[in-house]
Amino acid sequence: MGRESVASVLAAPSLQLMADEIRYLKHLEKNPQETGTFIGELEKWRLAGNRHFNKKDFESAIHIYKRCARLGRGFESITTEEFRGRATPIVIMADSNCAQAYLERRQWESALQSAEGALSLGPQHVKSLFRKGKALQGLQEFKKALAALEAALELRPYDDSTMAAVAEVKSAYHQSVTGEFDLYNYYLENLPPFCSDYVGSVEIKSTATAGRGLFLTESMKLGQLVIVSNAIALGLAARGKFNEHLINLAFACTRLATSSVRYAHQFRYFHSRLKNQNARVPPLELYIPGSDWAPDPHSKVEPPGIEEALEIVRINSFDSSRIGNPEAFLDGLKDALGHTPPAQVNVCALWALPSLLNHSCLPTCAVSLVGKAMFIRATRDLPAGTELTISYVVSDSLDREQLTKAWNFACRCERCLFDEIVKPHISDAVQMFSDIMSDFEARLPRALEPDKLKYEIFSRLIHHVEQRIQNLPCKLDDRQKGWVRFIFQRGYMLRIVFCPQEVSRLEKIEMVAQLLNIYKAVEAGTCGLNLQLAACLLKGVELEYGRSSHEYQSTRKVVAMHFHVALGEMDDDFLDKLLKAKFSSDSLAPFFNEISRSEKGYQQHTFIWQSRSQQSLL
Ligand SMILES: C[S@@+](CC[C@H](N)C(=O)[O-])C[C@H]1O[C@@H](n2cnc3c(N)ncnc32)[C@H](O)[C@@H]1O
Repeated sequence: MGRESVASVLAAPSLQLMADEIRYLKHLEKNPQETGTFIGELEKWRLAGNRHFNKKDFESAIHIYKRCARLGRGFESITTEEFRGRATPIVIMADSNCAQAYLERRQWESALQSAEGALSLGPQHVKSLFRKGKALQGLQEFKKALAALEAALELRPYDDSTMAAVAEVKSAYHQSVTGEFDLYNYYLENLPPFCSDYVGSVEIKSTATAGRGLFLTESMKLGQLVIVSNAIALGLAARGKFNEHLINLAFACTRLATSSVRYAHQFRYFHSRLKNQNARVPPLELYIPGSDWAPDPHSKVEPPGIEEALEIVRINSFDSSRIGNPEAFLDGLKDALGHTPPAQVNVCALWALPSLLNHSCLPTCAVSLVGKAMFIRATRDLPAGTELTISYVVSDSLDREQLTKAWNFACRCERCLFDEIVKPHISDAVQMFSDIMSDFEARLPRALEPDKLKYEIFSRLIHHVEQRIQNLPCKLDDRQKGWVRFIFQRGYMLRIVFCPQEVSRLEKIEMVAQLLNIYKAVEAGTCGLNLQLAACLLKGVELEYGRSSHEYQSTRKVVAMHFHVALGEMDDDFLDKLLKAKFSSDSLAPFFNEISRSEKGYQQHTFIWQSRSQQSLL
């Protein structure tokens, strides 16, 4: 029988797949006596899929299940009622297991298709109903997910995993409509929880000079949550492979855009230089999973080619330098990949709705990550109508114009206009700073520990900067003074890093408070460093003045503000727990407490500059 045996057809290389299958089915139609063998082989093939599945080789399992289901379906169209009854359960299980393999790989659209394939033959197949529910949960179609899971529960009441899934979906749905996320456990220690997408009171509008942008339709309080958005695609590559993570992300995007109509439409609206710059304003519902957005049946949307996907990724993706918190990025990877990623990876990701946020050097929003969910909060009280902005660049540079060239625009925000006025008056301080830093980079050892000489160098620089600020021809308010100081922020930071033992606690408190104020003037809450400094300051003030003092109470307000912007509203009790768990007094006290510091030595003295986000600043 040569090529016409079912085993050889199932095992044939993919390219010949369809042709072989059709030829075989024709053969079987003419030779119905072989039907028994065929069904036996089909079942064996399904079990082979299970073996791959159990070894967690999901790709091979999917490949085998799919062929098994396709051949079984083809067979159903040519056979008798009796044999159909024997093949159908195999096809249902192949489809259903295929859905599970896709679920393991977090390919929700494909999982949904396979589960629906199984249900088209067996509408009461409980496992397929459950898997359909999980796939819809992954797609954040919570109402539909609940319907599928409740149907499964009706057929198999009190099933533990179905009941758990129903509870999960209900809580995810609650998050998506209310914006209430219970992150307390996560902040204290756990792995990131699942966070639904949430879209607060915003609208998408055209701006005068920056294309489309996101705007508030209601006023917001400092720290209030505006948007939560999950990454839609990730790009990974080994470190040292220049830009390979961006290329991988672009390929992931092209796959994504072919996998679902919603994503295909989102890609059509991404900013890319290859497209018309006056891009149309997308409907907000497009970015709200489960909303009643529907594609226009008359317009066909082509997925982006690789060249355009690369452009989209280059302009719209975020990497850890833009999030300012590499740890959170890695947590997000664990969450998205379902396993711990290799340590040495470059990673970038794409978020759909946040890609409509324009840049400002005085951003109205702070970004933080919980797993792969991006949380966007107001950095200050904002009236309705305010444009939501984030900072695309590390904004202590006076050459921000150079940096934003990568995005093809020059920022004209209040701070950039102000910079132009003060630049000529601080040029000598900038030169002094740049000389010290190149000397520091080239010659001074990079050890970040107390050092009297280096402390004096940075103290002199800061003295010089403060004099320049005093002598400027125009009168500056406190915020503007903060902007000037921010240009030299690494100097202010290094002065703290090198601060020797004999400096008094009060002077140290002063230095940390000043740096925190600088961050507040520019971009409160946008990096973990603010929180480290804030916690450190509070500990110092507590040691110096005691918890019931006026000084402690007013410092606590400032510190709470930084935590609110970065992590959301929290009550006093939770702030205390967080400070204790994550910013423990053991590691913070030595900087301010001379006695314990001299006992413990300098090692611990360097606590605030050991975080990775800090190192990227130095
Ligand atoms: C990530 S997109 C932001 C959304 C974009 N405005 C849109 O219509 O899709 C980045 C692009 O927005 C524009 N853009 C962002 N911030 C801007 C600003 N402050 N001034 C001018 N253009 C800006 C630039 O064209 C930039 O390449």
